[in-house]
Amino acid sequence: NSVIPIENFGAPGIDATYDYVVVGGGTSGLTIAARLAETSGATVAVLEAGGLYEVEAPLLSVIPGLAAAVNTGTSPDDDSLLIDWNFDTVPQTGANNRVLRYARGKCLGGSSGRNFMVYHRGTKGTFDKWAELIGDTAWSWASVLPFFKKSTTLTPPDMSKRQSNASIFYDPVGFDNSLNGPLQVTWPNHGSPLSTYVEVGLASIGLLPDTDLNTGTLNGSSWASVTVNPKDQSRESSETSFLDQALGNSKLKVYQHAFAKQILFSGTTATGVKVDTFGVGYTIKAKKEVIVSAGAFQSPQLLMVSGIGPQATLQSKGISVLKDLPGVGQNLMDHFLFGITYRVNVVTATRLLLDLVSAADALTQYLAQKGPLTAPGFGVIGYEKLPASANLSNSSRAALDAAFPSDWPDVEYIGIDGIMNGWKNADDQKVDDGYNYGGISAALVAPLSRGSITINSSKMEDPPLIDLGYLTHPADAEVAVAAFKRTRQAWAGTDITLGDEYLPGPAMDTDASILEYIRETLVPVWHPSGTCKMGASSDPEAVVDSNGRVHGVKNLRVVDASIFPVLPPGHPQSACYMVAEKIAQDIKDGN
Ligand SMILES: Cc1cc2nc3c(=O)[nH]c(=O)nc-3n(C[C@H](O)[C@H](O)[C@H](O)COP(=O)(O)OP(=O)(O)OC[C@H]3O[C@@H](n4cnc5c(N)ncnc54)[C@H](O)[C@@H]3O)c2cc1C
Repeated sequence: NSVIPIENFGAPGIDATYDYVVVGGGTSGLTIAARLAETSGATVAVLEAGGLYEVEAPLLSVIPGLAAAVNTGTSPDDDSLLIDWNFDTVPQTGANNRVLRYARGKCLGGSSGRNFMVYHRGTKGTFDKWAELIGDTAWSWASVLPFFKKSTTLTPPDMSKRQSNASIFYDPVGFDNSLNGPLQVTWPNHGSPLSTYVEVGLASIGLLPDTDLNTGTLNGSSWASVTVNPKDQSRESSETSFLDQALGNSKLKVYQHAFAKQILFSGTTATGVKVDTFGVGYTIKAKKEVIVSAGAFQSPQLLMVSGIGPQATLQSKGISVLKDLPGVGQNLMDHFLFGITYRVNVVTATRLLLDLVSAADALTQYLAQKGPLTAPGFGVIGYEKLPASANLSNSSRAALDAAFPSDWPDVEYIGIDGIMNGWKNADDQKVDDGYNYGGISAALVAPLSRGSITINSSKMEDPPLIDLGYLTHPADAEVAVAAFKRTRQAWAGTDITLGDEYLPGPAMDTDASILEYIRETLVPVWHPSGTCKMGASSDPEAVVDSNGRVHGVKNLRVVDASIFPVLPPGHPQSACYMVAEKIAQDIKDGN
């Protein structure tokens, strides 16, 4: 896609009125907008602050193998892409007071235009817990599975193009292609050689290979399915799927570079949105509803600058309070990872960055839809609840067991074709000594720490203050150290290492030094959620009800990762699509 056709073009600078106004054309926003526009008679406007990633960052966004190459570093000066908001966190107490650069998509597709494309689902217990917490069985696994299926189409792996030792097991029952779900899910035409050995290493510590990650269990390892278009091995996003399918339907208008500044109200009823495009202000009115899908940082920010949020915070910034909702911006949940690096005797992606011949070869292969650039950095991922031998203290185990159901893993392991050293920017990977490097990383997928976002001023133009809260709960610190040791054991189960552990090195062997290393090198996995959490009105922290409607006001919903009451273990884009599918159906059903 390189242009929005005239019949779908929202004209910036001109006031207009639609039935539904969706703020944020990201993962969830384009999904719900496209589905609502299917409803006969309903007109829908999408207001997106960015443009088309295919135009503003063509190669770096579209080719899966280049997704991580630019602007995903943690260093605050790692900002070269137009399609990113380039947010920085406040100093992170759990990460040695580092300020972390935090990637977020600013384009049609939102963070689905920036992400690493892993697609899988949480466990049955995840969604049953979600339903239990909000007191509504409509969000149980059995109830949400049809919406996961409705959003996707699965294409089996092309084993004629993948290496023969990178075969894939999956259970097709997780998908229903008769529904013609817009989002393409498949596997890349390349299996990282490193990952084939990571699978063996993980098996040596008890993670069974060849498990399925889309049917409600996460226990064992698998080649991750990805949102890549099987026809040409290009990135699949909400823009190439849901928006693309809706193009031609003139009920849907897409405003690009349309920055939403404030939600407008008549009394407590949302009536529209104040917008700015390159300094020109205008108003887009909603006859039926305003739907905020600006992501886990900016959805709560937009609510706050519009008068909905913790009363004291709003008053301190001179904002008149429309509805005191203390939970806005609270309950921020996220995942982070860290890892161990070795020199290895297989070719990894670290070669591509240094060696022009390898890079040119990879590009030639990509043109034939093969080779390392078809894979978005990841190959094999695995999940486990830490075994008793990990020696978690009774208090930490009890805290985890009280918060998470029995099928919810504690840790995710990821084979990474690169060097794990705090991921400051792509230059971290350029160690020019002739060796190939590989990492096995661990991510906490049952974190008990919570962060928050708040506002710096009454203006959307001022970035929100983001506190991820990583490693502020003592159990998380213990789990992180245990996961690090399990990662060391997994490496020992492979036979591809050359020499001693490269980073952090065998000398780092006390719990205290390991924890210090983790604090110094942890990297976000970019899964922020929960900042406008779903729950009953009796829950003082709840912001939206189980249909996404904001408590205490009318004609206003939030639909994106911010409304998750739990952050599913693993990778959340599948749940963002599911949530938008489900609430679109709620709206069509009159709920
Ligand atoms: C680098 C990276 C790697 C990731 N890897 C994976 C992965 O491999 N697998 C996975 O499952 N998940 C991954 N994720 C996470 C996943 O992509 C997100 O959870 C998901 O896309 C969030 O969707 P959303 O709808 O909540 O928000 P978004 O998709 O971020 O959409 C929000 C949209 O709102 C727009 N917006 C914000 N403010 C305004 C405003 N004021 N006016 C107008 N528009 C506005 C933004 O520009 C954006 O388009 C990754 C994320 C990143 C950043």
